Amino acid sequence: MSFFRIENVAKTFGEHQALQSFSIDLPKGQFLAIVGESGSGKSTLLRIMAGLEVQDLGEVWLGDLQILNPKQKLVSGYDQIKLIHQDYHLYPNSTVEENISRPLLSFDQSYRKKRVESLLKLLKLDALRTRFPRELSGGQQQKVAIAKAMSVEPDVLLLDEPFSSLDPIQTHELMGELKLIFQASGTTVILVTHDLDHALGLTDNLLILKKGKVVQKGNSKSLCTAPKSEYVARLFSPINALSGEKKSFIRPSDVKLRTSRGELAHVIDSRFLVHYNSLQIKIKETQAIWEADDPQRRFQVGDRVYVSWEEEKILRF
Ligand SMILES: Nc1ncnc2c1ncn2[C@@H]1O[C@H](COP(=O)(O)OP(=O)(O)OP(=O)(O)O)[C@@H](O)[C@H]1O
Repeated sequence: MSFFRIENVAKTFGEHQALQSFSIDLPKGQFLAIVGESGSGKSTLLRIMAGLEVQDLGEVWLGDLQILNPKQKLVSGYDQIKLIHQDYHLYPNSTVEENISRPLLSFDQSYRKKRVESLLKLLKLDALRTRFPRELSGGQQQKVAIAKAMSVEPDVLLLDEPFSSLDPIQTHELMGELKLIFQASGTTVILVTHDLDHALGLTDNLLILKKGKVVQKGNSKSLCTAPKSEYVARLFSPINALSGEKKSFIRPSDVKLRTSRGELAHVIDSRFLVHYNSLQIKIKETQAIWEADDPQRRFQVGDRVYVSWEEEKILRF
């Protein structure tokens, strides 16, 4: 059932169209990741969703409540929709506990105390409650920002590149924790990121944005196996252009490497990755450089390989 609705939202900055007729309709408790390259309009969209930016056209609705923009509403923003910024926006001179408690100043003290305690526990921040933001790692600061936003029990949480300043280990840990927290709280969450892996770590429900326009929606399997454009295909992995066929590509994981039969190529580079070696190969006939996965780690730089692929694995646009 419809819960959070964005209807035909458009926004231009001067001559530049940042968003073009953007619409979505999310049921309660759903987690959507919006993925797009830098400048595709992700942050602008989140700000409009939160009632913090004036759109040129379109409306935002949370159930029966129309989300008004700063031109229409004296104090911009809503407790029901909380935006968590890339740079956390914590109060630097307040402790972790105070940061989480501040949005609750208008609530009575016993509720405030109970809510803060439950968030400290939920986000495993108990031991850090007396620290100041400058005494925390990036991952810990991000968790405080999320706890602060969740303190007023918002219906919708908007996350703007939540892992952008974290290292891969922190990112992996935080993703695991957040997934469970959001599932348990039943909050509707929209994450925006340029990194597909960050999106996939949290949800399978994807929307791809390019130059302010939705280019494809769906789950990861459908987007990976049947991308509608090169842009969507390249979010999942590099793709190799087939010679002789316009706009036809094969993924490195779909390139078969053998010691006979196929197109002759030479291995010119090899990188060790966790699950396979990533090879660069030069196709003899066309001199094209391709990428190919070697899961059995059979081939070395300088080796001759014969490449082939299955017809149904070809991506055509
Ligand atoms: N206040 C502004 N004034 C002028 N142009 C703006 C403003 N805010 C955003 N833009 C432009 O609108 C486009 C979309 O910007 P936005 O920040 O929404 O993209 P993004 O996808 O979030 O990018 P990033 O991933 O780099 O944060 C960009 O071309 C940007 O330069």
